[in-house]
Amino acid sequence: MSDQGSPNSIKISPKQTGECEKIDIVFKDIDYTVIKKKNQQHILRGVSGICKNSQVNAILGSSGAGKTTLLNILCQRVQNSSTQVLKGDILANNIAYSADQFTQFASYVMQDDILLEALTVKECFQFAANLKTTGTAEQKSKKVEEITKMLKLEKCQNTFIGGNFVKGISGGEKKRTSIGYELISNPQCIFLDEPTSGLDSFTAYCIIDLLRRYAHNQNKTVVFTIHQPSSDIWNMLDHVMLMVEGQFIYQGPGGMNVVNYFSSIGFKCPIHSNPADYLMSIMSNGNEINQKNYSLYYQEYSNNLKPVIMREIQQSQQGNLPAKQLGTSYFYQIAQITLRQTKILKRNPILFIARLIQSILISLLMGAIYWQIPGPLDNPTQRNINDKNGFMFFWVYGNFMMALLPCVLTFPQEKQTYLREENSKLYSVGPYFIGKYIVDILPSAFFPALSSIIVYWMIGLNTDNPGKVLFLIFVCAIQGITGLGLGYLCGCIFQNAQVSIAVTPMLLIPFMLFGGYYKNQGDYASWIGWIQYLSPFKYSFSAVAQNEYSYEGQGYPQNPIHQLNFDLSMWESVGCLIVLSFAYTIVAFVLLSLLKQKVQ
Ligand SMILES: Nc1ncnc2c1ncn2[C@@H]1O[C@H](COP(=O)(O)OP(=O)(O)OP(=O)(O)O)[C@@H](O)[C@H]1O
Repeated sequence: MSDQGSPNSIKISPKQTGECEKIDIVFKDIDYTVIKKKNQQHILRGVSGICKNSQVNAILGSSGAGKTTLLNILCQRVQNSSTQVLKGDILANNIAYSADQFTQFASYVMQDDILLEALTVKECFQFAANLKTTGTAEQKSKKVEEITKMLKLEKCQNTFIGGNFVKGISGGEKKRTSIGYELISNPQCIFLDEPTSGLDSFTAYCIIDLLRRYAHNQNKTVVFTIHQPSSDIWNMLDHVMLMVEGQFIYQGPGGMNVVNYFSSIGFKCPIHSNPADYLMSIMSNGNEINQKNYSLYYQEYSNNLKPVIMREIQQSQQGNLPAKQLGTSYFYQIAQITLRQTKILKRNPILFIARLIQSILISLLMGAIYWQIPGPLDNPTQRNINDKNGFMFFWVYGNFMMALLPCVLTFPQEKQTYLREENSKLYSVGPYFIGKYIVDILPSAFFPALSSIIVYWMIGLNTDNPGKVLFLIFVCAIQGITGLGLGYLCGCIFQNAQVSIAVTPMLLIPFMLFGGYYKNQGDYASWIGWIQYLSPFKYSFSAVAQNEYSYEGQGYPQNPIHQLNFDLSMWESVGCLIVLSFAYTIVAFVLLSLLKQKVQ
């Protein structure tokens, strides 16, 4: 396979500060154990090594050897806790670094491509450039152009990323976009977890070639895990670390050096074999003979290679680390996120139209079922009052669910993008949450308001004065926003949309039962009655019912307000609903802040 262009054909603008530090990553005696209920799993067993600047450093090994774990540790994504014990030193230019410091000189590309499907490749890069680089708008756009060109994504730069709902770019283009997203800030080190997995051999080759040129031309440190490299890729690896069951069996220069080393200890690679395939075959733990040889591999490594590596560690690069701080203000971050969320909302007209049709159809259905319920001047019976109560309760419940369900469905997925971007220090949790809330609040309030207008006259609700109509619309809009808040909360609690969508409606059952319709508010047992104060339906039903049943002139002879036994006035109920809405949202915000533990 031929080289893809000359090594000098790619160049990213130098950093504005003019700095061009070389960074060596060194790790010493890394020992990692996971503590399970009954036993412990020793995953990394005192490994030491070096990832050199201006080189492609590859960690290879059989499945379960501990490659990803080591990479995560180097990226400061693994911390000591009650379930895991991590020992050893991780240094960059001989300086210990924290997770926050890591983001100032390095980037991490996860195995899964977590990108927003409704954006184009160019928009993804522009977003990252706006938040992760300094300079004028023109300079940022130039960076986007450079990275697009460097990754050979010009042809698809205006194509959507795509995913479940939208057809988009190919897997290889997605992977290159994920890499570009991190490369745009021109980090000194880049760590990638299996950047070639799931790609055809040519695309995999192009990606490694690109990383190699990034390392060689700009003195960057490139580190990645890789499963089964083709022979072309194998020849591009400058520094190779081979891992078996949490220990190194080889570490040193790549290519023929590895083959020669294994020949010297009795494992000769057949002439026409891909060395990587051969090495994988002698490392695999599915083979009993291999397992018997493990002690020999470890022994030879300790005797022959480890001393060399320890010397290299001692001679590794020294010097200050770049201290690149996130330069954008909170307001700028909010504006960027709001713009992006608006774009995503606009790009999804099907969802908008579906919600519009749903609102209209449900309103018409409700209007038809509860058509012109007799009011106080039409000699209403108790049955009419029961019908109206049924309608009002269902209405506040329906408006709540219409705002909650789309959020519960989409937020767990979106949360992954947030966690990745927050981890890369593109923005912080506050601006993200505010930007998202500003955009999501509009449909959550609009659809309940629209359907309330439709249904109002069909049912013949209170038209004593225009304020009555406006009040119902207002309460239903607030109810929608409250549903959004609880949707965020459930989206934060549950890992994925399936669990979230299955469990959330069940969690709402107590709230419904304590809403004041199924059982009179005055009749709850005191030991359990407190639950009603957490229920949004209690407040919205109370507000809507009191609005409906209070007349300036002659009211209902049966006095439904008295029957329903509300303990708060209509405005007090609205006030409590607003407070509850804020409470759900704030708890969701706190949970999201806590969730920003390192993404593994
Ligand atoms: N937090 C954890 N809890 C329990 N087991 C873990 C944890 N992290 C890693 N392991 C286990 O440690 C071993 C190494 O995992 P790791 O993901 O590092 O392997 P790998 O070499 O990257 O494998 P693959 O190539 O299949 O991804 C596996 O057996 C895995 O199940």
